[in-house]
Amino acid sequence: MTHTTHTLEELAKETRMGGAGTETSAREVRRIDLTDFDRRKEEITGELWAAATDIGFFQLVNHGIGPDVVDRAFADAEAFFALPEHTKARHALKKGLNSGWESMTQVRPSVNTPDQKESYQVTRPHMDGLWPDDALPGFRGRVLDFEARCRDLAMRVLSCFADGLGLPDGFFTRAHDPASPNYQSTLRMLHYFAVPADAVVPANVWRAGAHTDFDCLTLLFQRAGQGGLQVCPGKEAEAQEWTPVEPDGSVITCNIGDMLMRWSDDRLPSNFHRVRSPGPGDDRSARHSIAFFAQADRDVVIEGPEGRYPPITAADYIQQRIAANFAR
Ligand SMILES: O=C(O)CCC(=O)C(=O)O
Ligand SMILES: [Fe+2]
Repeated sequence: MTHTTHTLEELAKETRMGGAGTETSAREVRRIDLTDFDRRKEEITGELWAAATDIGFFQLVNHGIGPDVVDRAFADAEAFFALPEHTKARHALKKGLNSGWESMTQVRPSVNTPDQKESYQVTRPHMDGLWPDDALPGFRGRVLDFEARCRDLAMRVLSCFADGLGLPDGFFTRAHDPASPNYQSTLRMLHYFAVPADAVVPANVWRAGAHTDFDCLTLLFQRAGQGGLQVCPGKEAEAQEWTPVEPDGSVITCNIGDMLMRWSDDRLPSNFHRVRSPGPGDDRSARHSIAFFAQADRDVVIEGPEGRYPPITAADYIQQRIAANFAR
């Protein structure tokens, strides 16, 4: 068996995921309580592993990032997006580096239309010229602090997966080193545009088209009442049955990305998800979310314990996916 075309296979699969499909709430998105993490790590690892391999998406509760900190991060994100277009344009996306602001440029291979959103990416080593220091004093420091908290939490969760995979202590923490110039984990603030009351949204226009994430692990913060996220576990991919993830400001929704799927020799599956546009009876106001993507440092070689796929650097891996996902 050869897997040299792995990434291309993923893309081919993605192009088949653009249809409306059907909706089911038969599946639960499990909640994992991180209280007393160090003492309960083995038990938590069992729960995380079961949720990750069963449904793929899971939610963290009592995760240690307080509501005031999360509210502050959303307030900062909203303040950034409220800046005039020409100010945001001064901090435009450095595409290959996943840093800076973009609007309507992400085109998922599943749907071929731009996501109806703007986003601001923070990837530590590449932020020169991208901070709105004049317009938003204090923004830089708070956002970097939030990024660090997200990373610490992601490393805790990944350390459980390392245990499950039989990898050494600290394995993923060493692979995501914020002091390294090769660091490429990203904090992403998202603003999905309000939809005018009289607008009819075409079926192929999504807030975020169906996709899997490129990374190892995603932490997603949502706001209560701002729904639309739907997931489709691998098992249902052919049937295209989508389950809504109800937003709850106190939990962090997590999913495995393609990088960890490959790194685990497919034992930990990534999952398709999407954000649908508001339908006729839905709230049409703007939607905000914040995602942290744990992506191994550029120079780290992704190679599973069983060697199922050829080794590839994390830089090459992410590059292939960015190239397929952005219009310009
Ligand atoms: O905004 C959301 O709820 C999901 C965002 C997402 O899936 C992504 O940016 O990869
Ligand atoms: Fe995603």
